[in-house]
Amino acid sequence: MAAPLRRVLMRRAASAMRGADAKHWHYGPGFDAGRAAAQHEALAELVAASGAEITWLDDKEDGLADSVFTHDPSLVTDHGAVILSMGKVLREPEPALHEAAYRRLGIPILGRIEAPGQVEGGDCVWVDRTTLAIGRGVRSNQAGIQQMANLLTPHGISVYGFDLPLWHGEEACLHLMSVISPLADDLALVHAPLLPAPFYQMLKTKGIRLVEGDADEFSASNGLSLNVLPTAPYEVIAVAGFPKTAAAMEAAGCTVKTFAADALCIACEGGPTCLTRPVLRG
Ligand SMILES: NC(=O)NCCC[C@H](N)C(=O)O
Repeated sequence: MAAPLRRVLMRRAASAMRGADAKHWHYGPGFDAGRAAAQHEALAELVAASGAEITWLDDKEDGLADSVFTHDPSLVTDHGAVILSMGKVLREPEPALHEAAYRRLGIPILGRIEAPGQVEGGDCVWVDRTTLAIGRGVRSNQAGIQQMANLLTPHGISVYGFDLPLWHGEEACLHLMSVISPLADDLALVHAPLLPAPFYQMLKTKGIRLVEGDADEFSASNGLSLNVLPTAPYEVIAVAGFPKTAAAMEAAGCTVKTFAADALCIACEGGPTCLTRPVLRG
């Protein structure tokens, strides 16, 4: 998940979030569509500067504000894309946008998660090339995890489900990727108190070194201090304003680039990882 980022799907906040009602989407009081759009542009510039090619999803004012969080409606494997099934009802139309993009790009579709199964991309963590961890919580359920295992096991990939806590409740967004961000093949930024214990043990067994994000910054940011996007091993994009977490990553050898994201990420519960769907790394 940290190999050099070559191609990524994004969707413009300027159109998708225009006129969004914060209450309806469970966004915080800091949400401001105009500022969110500008902050999203700044993220896109950092992503492009890293050398990754951005493929923009079909850009319409369709009122799907959360569709900017392109990490969640699909997952890309070495064997094709998996079209996912959303746990948040308001996001149900989004996987179709991703499917259309994959068809346009000529990327094969390996399969899909079907209701009542649910899996969101933010719950999926590649621990290594043949091990996929999925957080079982309010966004991804056992039926979805089983469907994912049925799709991937024939390709030699083991799929493991790990229980997540309820934390801030079922309306809020807590994904497995809310408590871990890979930084390199053998290095990850974590908020250990919310990591499923068996997942923590798996990471240790696999020899993955863990960098602890600052706990106060995690609480103050609603978890967004931890949501960092690796554009290459040891090179990450993070939300500005969390110097202790940035220093912990730098002490582990990382270069950290930041962008202001109060109106986009802190308010809307999704960081730079959530705003990008990697299609090609390596
Ligand atoms: N992968 C992620 O953590 N995505 C964040 C999604 C935020 C969005 N407002 C949601 O509730 O689904």
